[in-house]
Amino acid sequence: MVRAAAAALEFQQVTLQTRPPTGTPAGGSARVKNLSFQVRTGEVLALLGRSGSGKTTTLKLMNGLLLPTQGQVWVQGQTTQDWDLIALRRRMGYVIQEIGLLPHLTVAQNVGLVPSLLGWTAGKIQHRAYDLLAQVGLPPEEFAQRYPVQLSGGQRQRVGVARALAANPDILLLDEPFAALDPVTRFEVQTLFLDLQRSLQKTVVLITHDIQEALRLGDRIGLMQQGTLVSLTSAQAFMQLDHPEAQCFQRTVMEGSVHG
Ligand SMILES: Nc1ncnc2c1ncn2[C@@H]1O[C@H](COP(=O)(O)OP(=O)(O)OP(=O)(O)O)[C@@H](O)[C@H]1O
Repeated sequence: MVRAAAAALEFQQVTLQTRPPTGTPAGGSARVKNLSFQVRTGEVLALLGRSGSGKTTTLKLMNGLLLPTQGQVWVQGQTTQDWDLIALRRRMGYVIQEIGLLPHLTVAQNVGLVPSLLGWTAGKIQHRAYDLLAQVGLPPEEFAQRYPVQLSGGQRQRVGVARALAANPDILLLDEPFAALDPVTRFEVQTLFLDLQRSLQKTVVLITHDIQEALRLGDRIGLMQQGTLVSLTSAQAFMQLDHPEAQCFQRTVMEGSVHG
């Protein structure tokens, strides 16, 4: 079924139950439970939560790497069960912490990966790759022909962002993309992301366990705990929440500013 999309993404009572190991009684536990929320077109939604709270599972439900055992995930008016999953993933840029650049391809070839899968001409791919490298602050004449091993971690993340943007997807999924960077480089790459987002206006879902990052980059913050979404508020309102889990994150900001 296809319907007019009011939101870029919508979860309707989504649960993902893990299968119990074979040979054990039926049961299993839920990796995420009863998630219902929307991601608005053009917003940055930061999903914040402790390790194991279900953030990555939620992201993988968005691009069909996982399918719900109950409920539906709607992407641009169609459920992930109905989407052709390859077509769906090509319409979404995906950036992960361990960026997964292909080591035997040059930087330009890595950036041009999805366009080449989509059958763009060589000239158009090169033009797009060079343009994006310039946009993410990597002058193509210096970086295009390097291999990933010849880059620093921060440069690799920039290539990852360029690669995710290459086929001009409407939606970007970012799974702790900046977590492995030193604090100064992380701040710089976050600034680059904010600058790009101001002009590109993508729909972005960003996973982080860092409240500072969620406050800086998110228009709204969704807080996850044990597979559930316990709050979804504007970034400003998050600091006023009295939910105990939200208060744990708020304290890290307040104590950080006292001591650091
Ligand atoms: N392949 C899997 N099979 C079964 N359970 C899994 C699998 N992957 C993750 N889980 C479980 O699902 C829950 C949610 O994991 P998830 O990776 O979504 O959390 P997360 O919030 O992204 O954590 P982190 O910040 O550490 O990456 C955890 O309890 C985890 O142990």
